[in-house]
Amino acid sequence: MTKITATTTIEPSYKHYPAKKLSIIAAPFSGGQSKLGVEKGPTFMLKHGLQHQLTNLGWTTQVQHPFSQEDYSTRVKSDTKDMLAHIKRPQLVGEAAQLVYGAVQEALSHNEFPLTLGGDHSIAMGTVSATVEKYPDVGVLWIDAHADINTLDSTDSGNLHGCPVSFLMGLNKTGKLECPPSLQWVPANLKPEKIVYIGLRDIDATEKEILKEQGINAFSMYHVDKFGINKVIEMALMLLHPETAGVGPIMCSYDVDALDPLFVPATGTPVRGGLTLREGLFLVERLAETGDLVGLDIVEVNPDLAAHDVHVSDTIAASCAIARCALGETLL
Ligand SMILES: NC(=[NH2+])NCCC[C@H](N)C(=O)O
Ligand SMILES: [Mn+2]
Ligand SMILES: [Mn+2]
Repeated sequence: MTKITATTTIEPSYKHYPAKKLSIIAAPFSGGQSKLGVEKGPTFMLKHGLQHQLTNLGWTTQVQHPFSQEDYSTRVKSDTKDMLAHIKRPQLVGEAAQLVYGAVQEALSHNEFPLTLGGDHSIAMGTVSATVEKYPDVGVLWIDAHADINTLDSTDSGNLHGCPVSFLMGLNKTGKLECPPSLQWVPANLKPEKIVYIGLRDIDATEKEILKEQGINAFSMYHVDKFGINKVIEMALMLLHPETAGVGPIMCSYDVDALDPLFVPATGTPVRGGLTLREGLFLVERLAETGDLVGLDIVEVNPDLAAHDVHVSDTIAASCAIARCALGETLL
């Protein structure tokens, strides 16, 4: 046992990125759901000073723009024919996620840590698949109130931000609705044992079946309450890397609606009873401590859905804090 003193603190490290180069990938896309404004997430986080904050943590940073904010918001508003049965905007979602995929591949090819700022969660089809390509044994931690594993056949809403995991796992290749050409590029390289959820509390009945069928490990808010967030994260790491006692590359796809709407009110599908701000930050502090974090998404920040300015600043401050804690900020 190392002696604990009042000043004992964690030591974040990044063994896969010894040069501490960071690529901030802006993914201002809203077409995976129906509420405009989520494309403003990256701009607001950057305006809050995120790049400077991460530079202060010792990273050499650059911002990538695989597409512009206007690009897709204009097309999302005007393109009403982009439908497959009741599935909304498969063409735009496929295109945007593929551009994000390319940007993450590019960052990883230069050994830059990819930090992707959404936009809605459909862009994770690109971030996760590019990361699995580079790190085949990576474990994905999906932090979310939702499971986002609906298939084309099972989705009620037709919103593709509720479906990225099913595409990542290749579950739309055999369904009734045929996978549209725009989404056929998704490599489907994520195995069910290589994803673990934390924070779930609003899961469709169809999704529950898929989770069971696929044998996917999920920690809902019940588990967080029962075991505490520390135990939950340790169990999650063990499940993702069982052969090496929890050690191995980790990617984190962080939907800010995992946090309670008290802390993150400006998001498209808020659900009460979520993680406290400290639980949500502890999660990523712990990942920083493993030395094994290889990529991070922060998604579903929608500044337009705030009732007043304090809602906006609370949401943006929490979202930027997630990035900082994952990338080396410590309390002491
Ligand atoms: N990324 C999110 N916030 N997803 C919410 C998904 C909600 C619901 N399960 C759906 O399929 O539409
Ligand atoms: Mn969610
Ligand atoms: Mn999500």
